[in-house]
Amino acid sequence: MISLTGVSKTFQTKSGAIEAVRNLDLTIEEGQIYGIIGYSGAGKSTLIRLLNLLERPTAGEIAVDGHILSRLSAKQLRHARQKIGMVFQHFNLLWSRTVWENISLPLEVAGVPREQRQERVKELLRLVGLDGREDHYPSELSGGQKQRVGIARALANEPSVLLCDEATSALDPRTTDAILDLLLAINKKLKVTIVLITHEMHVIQKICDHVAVMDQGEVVEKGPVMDVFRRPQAQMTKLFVKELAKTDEEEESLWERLAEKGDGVIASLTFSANPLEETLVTDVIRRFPIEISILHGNISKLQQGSVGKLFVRFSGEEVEIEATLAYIRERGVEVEVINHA
Ligand SMILES: Nc1ncnc2c1ncn2[C@@H]1O[C@H](COP(=O)(O)OP(=O)(O)OP(=O)(O)O)[C@@H](O)[C@H]1O
Repeated sequence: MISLTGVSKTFQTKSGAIEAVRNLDLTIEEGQIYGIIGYSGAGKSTLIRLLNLLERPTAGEIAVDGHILSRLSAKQLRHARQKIGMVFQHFNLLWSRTVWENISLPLEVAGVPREQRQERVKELLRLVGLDGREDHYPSELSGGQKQRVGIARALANEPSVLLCDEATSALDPRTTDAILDLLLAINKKLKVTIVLITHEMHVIQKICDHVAVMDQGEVVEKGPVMDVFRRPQAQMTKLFVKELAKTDEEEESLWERLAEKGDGVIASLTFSANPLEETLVTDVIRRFPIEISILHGNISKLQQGSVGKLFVRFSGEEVEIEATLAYIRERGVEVEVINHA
């Protein structure tokens, strides 16, 4: 649905050139919910603006739904953009127009006849859960409702791609979850491909099936969310994963104190919640003459399953511990030795 090949974007400023996006290759398949995560300044906004050519790439090619955007004429580009909806962090609604008028606007621009417009707006209001609010002005709506209007407007022309630019960053956690659920439902129902940018791992965890991690204009890691969570490779990805699994301080200091006492090897085991891995601890105890103490554990629920993490202490002969760790790795569980006590 979307492919970027060798895409770069450099801004010329008074203080020199800024490479906001560097030599980026990315493929997003039809129907995916693809999250792009990075801290402020990583280049996410520039990337999402490149996807509808609000920014022109300095180098490389961007294809959306079979069209190489930079090769389109102005008229063709206008048409292609109607099939790429965009949702904004601060909603970008017209404050002097009602909910109905805001949603209807892109249909008017596209020249949809009045009767069809009426039908479509009604459908969209139902889809985003705003039935009965059509005559309200944006200032009379909550943040979540405003974003529902933003989403309905973005979907008006039945786009094949929906770009979400930090769509939940201005919302409280409960409203964030409601809007993420809505995006998930829209993806399932309309089969629209969703690309979202965010700085919150929670957003990736809750609805994305694929993720790309950006750092200083580059994608440092990408792939299915499950894989990236289980085996984060880049330092930046490890930071994001850690942030998500963060326990409250009291809990953390408890397991750290437990870890300080006693001997043996302390390791973290990262596994997916499947029946094969459920019996791991029992199997290990049966096979090897060692002791296992569980110091701490957490589980992250993802869109396509769950990833669990156990912090354990292995006590016993070093050679037996080595054999145990090898056995656990063979079972497909990620093992990271934290310290030899
Ligand atoms: N129009 C512009 N002119 C000059 N520099 C720009 C422009 N747009 C972005 N940049 C620079 O490009 C880099 C990447 O910015 P971008 O906004 O894409 O990052 P981001 O990851 O979206 O961060 P944020 O979440 O803070 O917006 C930054 O150093 C920024 O200052």
